[in-house]
Amino acid sequence: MSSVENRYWGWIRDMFVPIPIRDILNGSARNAKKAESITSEADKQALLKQVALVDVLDGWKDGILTIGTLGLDPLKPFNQQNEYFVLESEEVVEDDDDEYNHEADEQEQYSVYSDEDSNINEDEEEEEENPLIYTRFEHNFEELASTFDANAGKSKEIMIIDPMETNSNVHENSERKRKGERITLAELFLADSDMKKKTESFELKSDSGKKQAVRAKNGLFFAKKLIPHVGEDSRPIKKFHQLMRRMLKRKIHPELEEKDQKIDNQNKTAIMEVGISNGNETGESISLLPTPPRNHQHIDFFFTLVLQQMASKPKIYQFDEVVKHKDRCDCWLIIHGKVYDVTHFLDEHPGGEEVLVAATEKDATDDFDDVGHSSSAKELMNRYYIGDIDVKSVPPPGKKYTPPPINPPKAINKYYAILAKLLQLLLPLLILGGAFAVRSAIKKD
Ligand code: HEM
Repeated sequence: MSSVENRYWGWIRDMFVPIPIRDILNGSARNAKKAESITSEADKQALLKQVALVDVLDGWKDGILTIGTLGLDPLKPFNQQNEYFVLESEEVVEDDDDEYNHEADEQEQYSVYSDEDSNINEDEEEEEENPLIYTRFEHNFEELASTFDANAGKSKEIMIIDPMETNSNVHENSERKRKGERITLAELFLADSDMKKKTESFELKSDSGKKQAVRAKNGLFFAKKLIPHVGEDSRPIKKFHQLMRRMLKRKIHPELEEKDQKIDNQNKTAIMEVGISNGNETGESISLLPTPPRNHQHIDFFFTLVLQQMASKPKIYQFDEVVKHKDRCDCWLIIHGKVYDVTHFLDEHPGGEEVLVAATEKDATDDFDDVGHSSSAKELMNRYYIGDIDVKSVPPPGKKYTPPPINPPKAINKYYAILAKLLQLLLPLLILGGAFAVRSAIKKD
């Protein structure tokens, strides 16, 4: 046993074994070293009797001490402790939990990855290799790979998961593990979430020709370990795991939502996808604001066309309306059948504002042409164009336009007439009453 294994074995023993038993175990561990060379059961019993630990070490079988939760065999070489690595083949693992399978089927429509996830037995997931194992034992990638090769021929369901060493950082990580450094929680989450992408490039083929992918199961793996399992009934935890997985998929892989939308005949929320082609095969997409369904898009397109038509059609003004804008604060001109609002151009007009105000209340075409405006002046006119004039409403040239008289409405006329008659009747009475009031006041004095 190497010095590192010795150190961790001592650590485990100190944590889980009471002091009196620990003292005994110290002796047993020393004897266990000797037991490496003892192969027969009789020799082992003799050894136990020698240290009087037959009853105490009832769980000690074949060198495996099952005290505590780790069940670690300190006497086995590390590369034979395959129990701590779990093979996840691509075979479908049937779950006896029908409800869970049903929900797993639901997930298939969301994700191409869900094919993998939905086929994973939850119980298997709970047996996933704990990344912290790497911090307890020194090893490197080559050792693990050789272990796999040795096991492949035996078609054992044991394989190596080492997601953090499937990229270019393999040497760096191996160095750290060899030194027994701690791996931070952030690194574990990072490696775990990035597992899918990295492990795609790391696939091993067994001797039987069956392709087996070396990968972790999903990005929730380490987070799940943080949730305490309550006895055997882990159903709520399974639900929570499923919920988390779906949330992550929808957040991280919005294109899966788009796939779902196609399945539902484009009735669900559309995903506006901005493809980011980074040169890799694994293209990413970013979900922006949800766009309305396709049928709504047709309606939007229709309204856009209507608005364009409206925008291209100029407003037609009547002459009566245009002539109302005739002063410096509100100045409209009629030139060549078009209406211009030059209110904000008055100060800039090279010919002065007076000539423009004087050109209101009529067709100013002749006045404009008489000056001989340049082409740049005519281009400038487009800034102030607001619509066309109804030529029929324009009085013929030579005939001065006279605005219609401003008469009050008939209803108001009637009201004024009645009020005037009342005043005519009441006024003498009011004067008379006032005179009597003054007279009585004088008498009192
Ligand atoms: C939207 C309408 C108008 C615009 C954009 C406009 C623009 C201009 C511009 C840019 C000039 C500088 C010379 C040139 O480039 O031709 C100018 C000069 C002048 N404009 Fe107008 N103008 C307008 C309407 C009128 C009207 C209705 C009259 C009416 C009599 C008028 C009278 C003059 C005069 C007298 C000059 C000075 C010409 C000179 O000094 O050589 N303009 N105008």
